[in-house]
Amino acid sequence: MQLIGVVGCGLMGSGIAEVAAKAGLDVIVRDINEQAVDAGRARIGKSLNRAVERGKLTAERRDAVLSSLRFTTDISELADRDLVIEAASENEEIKKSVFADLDAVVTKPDAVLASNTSSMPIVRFAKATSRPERVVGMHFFNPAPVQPLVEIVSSVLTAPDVVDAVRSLAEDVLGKVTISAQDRPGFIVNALLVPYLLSAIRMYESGAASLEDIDAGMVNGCAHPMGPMRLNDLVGLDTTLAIAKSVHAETGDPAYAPPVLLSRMVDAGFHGKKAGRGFYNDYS
Ligand SMILES: CC(=O)CC(=O)SCCNC(=O)CCNC(=O)[C@H](O)C(C)(C)COP(=O)(O)OP(=O)(O)OC[C@H]1O[C@@H](n2cnc3c(N)ncnc32)[C@H](O)[C@@H]1OP(=O)(O)O
Ligand SMILES: NC(=O)C1=CN([C@@H]2O[C@H](COP(=O)(O)OP(=O)(O)OC[C@H]3O[C@@H](n4cnc5c(N)ncnc54)[C@H](O)[C@@H]3O)[C@@H](O)[C@H]2O)C=CC1
Repeated sequence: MQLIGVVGCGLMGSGIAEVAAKAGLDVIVRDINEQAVDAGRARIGKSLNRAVERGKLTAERRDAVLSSLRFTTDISELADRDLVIEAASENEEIKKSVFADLDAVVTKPDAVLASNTSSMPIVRFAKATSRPERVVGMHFFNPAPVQPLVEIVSSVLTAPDVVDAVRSLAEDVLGKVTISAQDRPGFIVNALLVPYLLSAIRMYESGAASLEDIDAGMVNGCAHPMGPMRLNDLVGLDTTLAIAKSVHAETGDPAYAPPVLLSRMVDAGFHGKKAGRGFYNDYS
C-alpha cells in the first residue's frame, strides 16, 4: 500500500496524513471546501514545525513531507488509491455518503476503505459500498503523530486479508502499535474512556468540583498526562457528544447519556481547543 487517501483534514485527518507522509507514502487529502483544506494544511505545517524546533525533523525533511502531500476538494482524485482512510466528522450519514462516494470513484478492486470513526458500526459503512469485505476500521488516537495506538476494527463482513494488510501497514510502515477490536460501540478504548470523560462533565456540572481540581486530581493522583476536562477539549466537544449519542442510542447504557452541559456547550459553538474555546478558555 503506497498510495493513500485521507478524507477529512480536521484534527485527525491532518494527523493521519502527516503520519503517512512522514512514513514516505504518497498522500492525497480531501476535505469539503478550500477553507477546511487550508486549515488542514496549516495544522500539518504547525505540527511539522514543532518537530523541527524540537530537533526531531530537519527543515529539509519537513519541506519534503509537506511537498509530498496533496490537498483537494474533489473526491474523484482518490481514484487510484490503495487505501483511503475516512476521517470526516463523527456523523453516520456523512460517513455513509463518503463511503458510497469512495465506492464509486476508487478503481482498484483490491483497494481498502477504512474508517477512523470513534464509535460507529463499521458494518454500516461497509453496507454503503458494493465491496463490504474491503471495509475496515483503523482507529487512530489524538494527536495521531504522538499516540502509538491504532485499533483495527473488523466488521462481520471484513475479509481477513484486509485486516492483515492494514495491520501490517500500521505496524511496519507507520510504526504504530495495533490492537484488534470487534465492531462494537466504542470498540475497546472508547468503551472505557468515554464513560470516564462524561462522568467528569457530570461531576463539574453538578458543582461537586472545579474544572481545575478535577484535572489536577487525575494528573497528580493517577499520573494521567492531562485531566479529563482538558482531554474533552482536546478531543472536541462536538466529537465527544456525537460519540455519546451514537453509543447511547445503540446500547441505552446510561454511562453514555450525553450530559446537558455538553450539549449546551456544543450548541454555543464551544467545540474545544480546535475552536479556541471549550471548558477552558485559554487557547490561543
Ligand atoms: C476520541 C477518540 O476516538 C480516541 C482518542 O483519541 S481519545 C484521546 C487520546 N489522547 C489522549 O489521551 C491525550 C493525552 N495527552 C497527551 O498524551 C499529552 O498531554 C499530549 C501529547 C497531548 C501533550 O503532551 P505534553 O507533554 O503536555 O505537551 P508537549 O510537551 O507539547 O508535547 C509532548 C510531545 O508530543 C508532541 N505533540 C504534542 N501535541 C502534538 C500535536 N498536536 N501534533 C504533533 N505532535 C504533538 C510534542 O511535539 C512533543 O514531542 P516530543 O516530546 O517528542 O518533543
Ligand atoms: N478528535 C479526536 O480525538 C478523535 C476523533 N476521531 C474520529 O475521527 C473523525 C474526525 O474527527 P476530528 O478530526 O476530530 O474532527 P474535526 O471536526 O476536527 O474534523 C472533521 C473534518 O471532516 C470534514 N468533513 C465533513 N464532512 C466531510 C466530507 N463529506 N468529506 C470530507 N471531509 C468532510 C470537516 O470539514 C472537517 O475538516 C471522527 O470520526 C472522530 O470521531 C478518532 C480518534 C480521535
